[in-house]
Amino acid sequence: MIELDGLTKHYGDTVAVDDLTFTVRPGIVTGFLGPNGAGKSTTMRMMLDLDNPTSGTVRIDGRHYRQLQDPLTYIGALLEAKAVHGGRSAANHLLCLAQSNGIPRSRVAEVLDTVGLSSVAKKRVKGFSLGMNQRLGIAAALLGDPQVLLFDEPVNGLDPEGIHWIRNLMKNLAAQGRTVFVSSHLMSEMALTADHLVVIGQGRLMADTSMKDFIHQNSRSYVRMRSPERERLLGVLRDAGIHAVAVGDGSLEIDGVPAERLGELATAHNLVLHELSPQQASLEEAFMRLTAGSVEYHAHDGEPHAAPGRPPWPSQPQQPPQPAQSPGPAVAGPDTPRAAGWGADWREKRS
Ligand SMILES: Nc1ncnc2c1ncn2[C@@H]1O[C@H](COP(=O)(O)OP(=O)(O)OP(=O)(O)O)[C@@H](O)[C@H]1O
Repeated sequence: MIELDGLTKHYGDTVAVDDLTFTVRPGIVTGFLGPNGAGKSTTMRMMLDLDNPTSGTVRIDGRHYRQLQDPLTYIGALLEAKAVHGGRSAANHLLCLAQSNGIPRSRVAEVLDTVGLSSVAKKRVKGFSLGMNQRLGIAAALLGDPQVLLFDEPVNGLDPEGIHWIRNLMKNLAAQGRTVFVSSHLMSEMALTADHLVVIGQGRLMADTSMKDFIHQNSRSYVRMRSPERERLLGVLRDAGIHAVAVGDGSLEIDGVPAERLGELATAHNLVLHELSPQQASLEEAFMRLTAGSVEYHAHDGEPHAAPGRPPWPSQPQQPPQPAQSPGPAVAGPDTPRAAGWGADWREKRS
């Protein structure tokens, strides 16, 4: 796992990361969200010892990055896909990394195959598209078969097939019991991939919670009802002490009452329903609502801000759920056997 304790980074007067304390757990995909300039990349760089914290610590499986022998075999990362020597071939780039980390050269062909770059293994990287560079960066992250993986905007530049592939890859890595920490601005993608979310704004922790709880706590959920007998339905609801709001398209919106109860009530009064549907806001809406007060860079058009009448974002970070509440089928318990992932053979031989 990755443990941050009071992690802080100042660049002159700028507080990029402000006293972050959270733990990224194995067995689930943890999404890392925040508006532009919130401090996500700085946090990830400090996890990899590429930047020194002003104060606080980061530990990978209990140790500081610089205490790890052959660090690529403990933690793999994709931070900046273009940070590759353009004159090298894809295979040579990976070979250099492998040789400096005690990883056998046979892994190079394996990870190139995993990311779908075998056919261009000998091509110079400077001719690669952004999507190919992303895949190469992911290959480098997987090279040492690490238990901890960091991905900063991994779907950047990938086509729909590539996005689908990386989503499944991350879920599979987590299902094998690995720790997967991923940042992305693509909310729809994050909603499909992450089980747990860490949200920061202006360097500070704003939420550390399951995806389900995050959406639930930061958005409105209600039930939509439509009936050809709308006035009678309104009367039945009123008599039951239920407040319904009639909206323009002829439907009713009801907060705080389960759909089951509303359906039973309608049946008891022989009311025909054309719709009875629980509505849940998207991750994007919940994210915009939570971070509205911490967006650093506002565009003139479509400026994100809290909708009128909505509560301001909380000043206290939401509490992480207890481990038992961790979502998703991919949660690995302490006794979960290490899955035979890529490179399992050589790792076994090595140990
Ligand atoms: N090397 C640096 N020198 C000075 N300021 C920096 C440096 N790196 C980051 N910052 C500042 O720290 C803050 C956090 O930046 P960071 O890149 O970590 O945010 P981010 O959440 O990754 O943003 P984005 O989503 O736009 O990538 C910003 O105000 C940024 O300008």
